[in-house]
Amino acid sequence: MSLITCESVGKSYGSKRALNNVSFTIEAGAPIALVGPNGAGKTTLFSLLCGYISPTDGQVKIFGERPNSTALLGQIAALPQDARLDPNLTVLAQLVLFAQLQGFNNKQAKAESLRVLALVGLADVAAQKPLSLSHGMSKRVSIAQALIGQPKLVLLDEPTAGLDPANAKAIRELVTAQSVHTTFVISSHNLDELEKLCDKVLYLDQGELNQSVSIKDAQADDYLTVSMHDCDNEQFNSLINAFPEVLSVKNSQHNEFVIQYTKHAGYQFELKLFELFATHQWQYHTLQRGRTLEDKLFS
Ligand SMILES: Nc1ncnc2c1ncn2[C@@H]1O[C@H](COP(=O)(O)OP(=O)(O)OP(=O)(O)O)[C@@H](O)[C@H]1O
Repeated sequence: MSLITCESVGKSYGSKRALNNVSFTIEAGAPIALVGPNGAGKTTLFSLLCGYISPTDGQVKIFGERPNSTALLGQIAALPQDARLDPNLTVLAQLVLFAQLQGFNNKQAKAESLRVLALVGLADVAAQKPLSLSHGMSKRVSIAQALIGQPKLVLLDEPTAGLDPANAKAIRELVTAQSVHTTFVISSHNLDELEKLCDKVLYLDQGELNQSVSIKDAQADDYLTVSMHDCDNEQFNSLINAFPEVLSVKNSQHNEFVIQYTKHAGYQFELKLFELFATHQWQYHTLQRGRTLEDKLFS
């Protein structure tokens, strides 16, 4: 059975249509990205999946159940964008409280809270109150809270927003490790990050599901994305375009080129590229097979 099924889902807030005719199916497995501009309806979709609000039209099912069904108790968790910890309770006390709400007894709740705190690398702050924690640590505690009871589905709204690179990396590693038994749906504006984490991307725009893109799709080998240190862009363009296997070259952004080429050219084409770089003493910064997520969504 599919993990999430949305059929013709719409949501209106009074006269404001936040989601319109959204349909998709998600199977359990690798993390899924939810992308879209501000106001696209991402938080609304998360709220529908969590059962905080009900759709105006259509239906949402999780493992075949309505999101607020008691059959799903403990199976779905969410990190809201504006998650706040209770400033009056220690980190451990509030996690224990949430574990108890999920049905753990006192002893199990404490053990489970310490387990999830260890997962996010914060076992040593159990006795502290939230005001003594940094922003990144608070976010990790909120993620620990979402992992209580090892839910099958975890929705993360902007999990790394405002975090320093080390904290953001720690969260990405945590998501990857937990993906063995938990499916994450991650809303973020950080496309580079989503590209590292996810296989599939749902792109919402003005309340409509505009695209559903597979990051590791079969067509990836038709493109190379190369970022150059320094080269003459015009000369680069014309010399690459002169290769018979090249179908198009696009200067996607400063010093970055997306080269589309015929699939049968294979590795030989890459060797020709390197020879060209050597001849002109051009240094490349990165060479990536396929296109970036940004290019797939916005080109
Ligand atoms: N409670 C509400 N009442 C009225 N309008 C709302 C409400 N919640 C959201 N909206 C509107 O619905 C639309 C979708 O909002 P939503 O918060 O779901 O978008 P979002 O993609 O999460 O945006 P962001 O990236 O800025 O967080 C917006 O136009 C927003 O103003």
